[in-house]
Amino acid sequence: MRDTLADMRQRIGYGRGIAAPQIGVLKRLILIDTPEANLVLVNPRFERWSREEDERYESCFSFPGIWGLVQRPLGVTVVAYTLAGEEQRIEASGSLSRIIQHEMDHLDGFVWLDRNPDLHSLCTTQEYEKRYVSRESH
Ligand SMILES: CSCC[C@H](NC=O)C(=O)O
Repeated sequence: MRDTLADMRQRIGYGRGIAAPQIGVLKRLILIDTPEANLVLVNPRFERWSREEDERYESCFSFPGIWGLVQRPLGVTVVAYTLAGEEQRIEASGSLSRIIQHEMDHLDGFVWLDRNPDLHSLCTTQEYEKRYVSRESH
């Protein structure tokens, strides 16, 4: 998963999280690697979703090149195990929360397109960069 994330960064320029099913491993395992967080989540489950939601652009390197606005809870609390088998509780908001939710979807066979994105917002990477380069997105 680390290798694939690193490869994606080289090939498409981003990659902050990956779920095991994305590389054909059917385990409930997530790796998140951002400047703010470096997490391995084993058997994660949601403990809380905030009522407040926001809408942000997402894409996925399982089918790169498409972007769209997806509405999700702003904050989540997740309980998971570390690789060493210790329980960890992560309270996340903002972009970390969104990455966690995006990756948790992969564990259940969902991708962001299943989350009812705003159809008018769907665009290619080129269009996205042209239109929204100034917006914080990923
Ligand atoms: C908004 S979450 C985006 C997650 C994506 N990872 C997998 O496809 C990535 O950009 O790393």
